[in-house]
Amino acid sequence: MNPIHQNRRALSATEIVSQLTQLNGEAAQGWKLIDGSIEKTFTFANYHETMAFVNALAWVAHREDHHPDLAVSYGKCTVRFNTHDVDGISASDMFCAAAADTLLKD
Ligand SMILES: C[C@H](O)[C@H](O)[C@H]1CNC2=NC(N)=NC(=O)C2=N1
Repeated sequence: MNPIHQNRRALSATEIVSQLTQLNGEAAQGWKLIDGSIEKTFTFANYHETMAFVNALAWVAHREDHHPDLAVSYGKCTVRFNTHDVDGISASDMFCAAAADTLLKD
């Protein structure tokens, strides 16, 4: 497991805002803090591509022992991360959000 997932602590609101800004970079539709989770909606051309992403993300989640909530439809997947132990957002959520983005890099 990635060492970032040990000794987790809740990030402050300021830390969350600055880390999301860093994570999103130039992306128009990036990760947002919504109802205590960080969330991003990924869109795809069809069901096959959506499910390929879902399965790749599930693989990463298993490897990292950090699992997103997923809302899946034909061409869309909304991904939400939070950290149960700290009832908030931790570095683990930011790490896995970045890993989700990386799956879609050329
Ligand atoms: C025991 C196990 O490591 C924990 O319950 C993990 C599993 N996956 C998890 N996934 C997410 N998203 N948040 C957690 O706090 C979390 N905790």
